Amino acid sequence: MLETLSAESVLEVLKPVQDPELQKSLVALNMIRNVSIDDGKVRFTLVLTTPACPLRQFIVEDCERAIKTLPGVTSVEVEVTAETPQQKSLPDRTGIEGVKNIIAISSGKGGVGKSSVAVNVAVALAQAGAKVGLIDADIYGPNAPTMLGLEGSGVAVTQTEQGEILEPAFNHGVKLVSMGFLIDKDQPVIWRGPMLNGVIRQFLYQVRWGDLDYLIVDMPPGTGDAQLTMAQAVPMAGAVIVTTPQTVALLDSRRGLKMFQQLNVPVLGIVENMSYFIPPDMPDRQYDIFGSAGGEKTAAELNVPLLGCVPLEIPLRQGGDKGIPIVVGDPDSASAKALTQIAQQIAAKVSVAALA
Ligand SMILES: Nc1ncnc2c1ncn2[C@@H]1O[C@H](COP(=O)(O)OP(=O)(O)OP(=O)(O)O)[C@@H](O)[C@H]1O
Repeated sequence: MLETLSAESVLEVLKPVQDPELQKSLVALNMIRNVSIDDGKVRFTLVLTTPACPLRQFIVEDCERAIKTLPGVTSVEVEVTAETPQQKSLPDRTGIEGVKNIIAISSGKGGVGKSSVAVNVAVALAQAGAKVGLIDADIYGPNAPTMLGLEGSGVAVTQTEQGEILEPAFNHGVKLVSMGFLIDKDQPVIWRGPMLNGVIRQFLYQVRWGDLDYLIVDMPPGTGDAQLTMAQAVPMAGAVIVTTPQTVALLDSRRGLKMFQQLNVPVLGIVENMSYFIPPDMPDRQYDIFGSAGGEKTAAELNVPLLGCVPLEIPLRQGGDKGIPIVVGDPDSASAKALTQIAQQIAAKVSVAALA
């Protein structure tokens, strides 16, 4: 059967093309829009479910291949945009107006690189074109301001009819509020439940976030009261657990996973940080300082995906200290590439969960 070239025949031929993550037809998902034909030139808009879609190129190529089977097609032009879906609402937790998905980055213990992952994932999502905010809720070591180059800045406070509204700081495409803006670095702070709860609620509901595709929350490490308070206050689309390959870190991640499961927060997966060391003078070499494949084993045991492995690289630490995240400062490095892929995985999983 020889079909004629029309917007209808283009949509018809695209019907079997699926979104690989959602495993549903792009046409049925309303991801194909504005089909137009000009002579043999076919133009359309592909509306992805996240600007950070890891499979963007595959989907475009699948569409092009299908359309080229129609007679008379001389070229295919695809404009790619994205509309991030809104997370499913949780019955006992109030969402934030304009904020589509809240994602917690957590770790069973301190020092595993949770903040480095949170900051770089946030910046990588912004680089992909998403609107991104970051809450640094790490009461023990709020270092996101330093890592984002915002040390010394603060949050402006505006008095409104609704009370105090905080203006987030902004750099590298990410809006930030941090415990570090509120507490004196040299003063020990003892956080009691109600106090922590108050600050967390302020960070969620009394910040001029505007429209956000993703609000990343850098959680305090561990699974004590502070974490529970945080996890209960936040209506989360999902949580990511950062670990290192050592056994103790993995044991702690198990606790983290259980905590989120008990709170009905879907665990999107595990990130293994400091997976191996790449010496700067021998970039082809890898040293498994903390053992190998720990993250993979834990992910399999806990039945959650391994979102990626980030190597130990000196420029990542230096970038953090300088306020230039590695995904900005050295995007071609192995750690930056891993972090960008992790951000894409997180975004894809969040969209799948929202549309399931
Ligand atoms: N993959 C990596 N390569 C090199 N340095 C890293 C890597 N990951 C983290 N670091 C460095 O390790 C230190 C601790 O990292 P980070 O602050 O991100 O950890 P954390 O888990 O958030 O710690 P805490 O919550 O206890 O403050 C930082 O100096 C950071 O730059």
